[in-house]
Amino acid sequence: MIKVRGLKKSFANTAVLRGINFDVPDGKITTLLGANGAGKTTCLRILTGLMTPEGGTVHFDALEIQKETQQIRRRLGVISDREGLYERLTVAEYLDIFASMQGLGGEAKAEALASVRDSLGLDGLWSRRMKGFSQGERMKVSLARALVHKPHYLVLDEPTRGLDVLAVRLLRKTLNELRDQGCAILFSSHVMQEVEELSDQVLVMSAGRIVASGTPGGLKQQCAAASLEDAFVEFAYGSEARDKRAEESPA
Ligand SMILES: Nc1ncnc2c1ncn2[C@@H]1O[C@H](COP(=O)(O)OP(=O)(O)OP(=O)(O)O)[C@@H](O)[C@H]1O
Repeated sequence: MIKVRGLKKSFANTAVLRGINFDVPDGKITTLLGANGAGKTTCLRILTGLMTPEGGTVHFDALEIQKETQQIRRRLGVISDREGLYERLTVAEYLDIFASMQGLGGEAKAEALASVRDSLGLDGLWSRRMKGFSQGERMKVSLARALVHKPHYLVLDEPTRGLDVLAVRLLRKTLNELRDQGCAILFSSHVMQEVEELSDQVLVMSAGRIVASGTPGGLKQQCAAASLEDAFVEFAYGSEARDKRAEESPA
């Protein structure tokens, strides 16, 4: 389980995260939804130890990300908003290096590499150098890198960005399998259909806070919305408008 408590972060005196609290349970897929600029990437970067918060804590079971970063990374797969791929390497060489950095060797490494190649359909890319890769091809490699060490926790920032229909299907299948194996999975997305199909729990972020959470069906019920998109718009933008009104005319 990943536990997030009281996360705060500002940029240039503007509060982006204003006390974020949520859990990402084992064996479940949790999705973070929010408008552009709501603070999702900032939140995910703090979770994965890429950024330091001004307040709050993130625990991966008993370990805290700010204190035990390396230990946690052994069990954590990440896709961040800024992917740096080594363009001179082939996919096979690149993933081999990452697998070694995660402590894999010998048969275990060969098995792990074959497993991501097959599960993500990377055969055609395997021996190609990454220079000139399309956005979707780069995302596939990033996904393989995130999964190669069979992590228990997954934190993925918009993992379907740039992927074609087949690749999205493969990703969906992979995430469902990892959920069934007990992994704790958190991803952000703007695509309502995939959120609805994949999520056990949805968190709606607006103006630096989690303003709603629940199953996709539960969120729709909470505001009597016909679709998850309608519920999201109500929670994300409705609460922003209400906050603004309250600030302008305090009771
Ligand atoms: N390093 C930074 N310096 C200054 N401002 C930043 C920095 N990083 C993020 N911000 C600002 O913080 C806010 C939240 O950004 P963030 O990238 O977390 O949003 P997001 O919810 O991921 O958005 P999107 O859906 O567009 O990817 C934005 O207004 C952004 O401009």
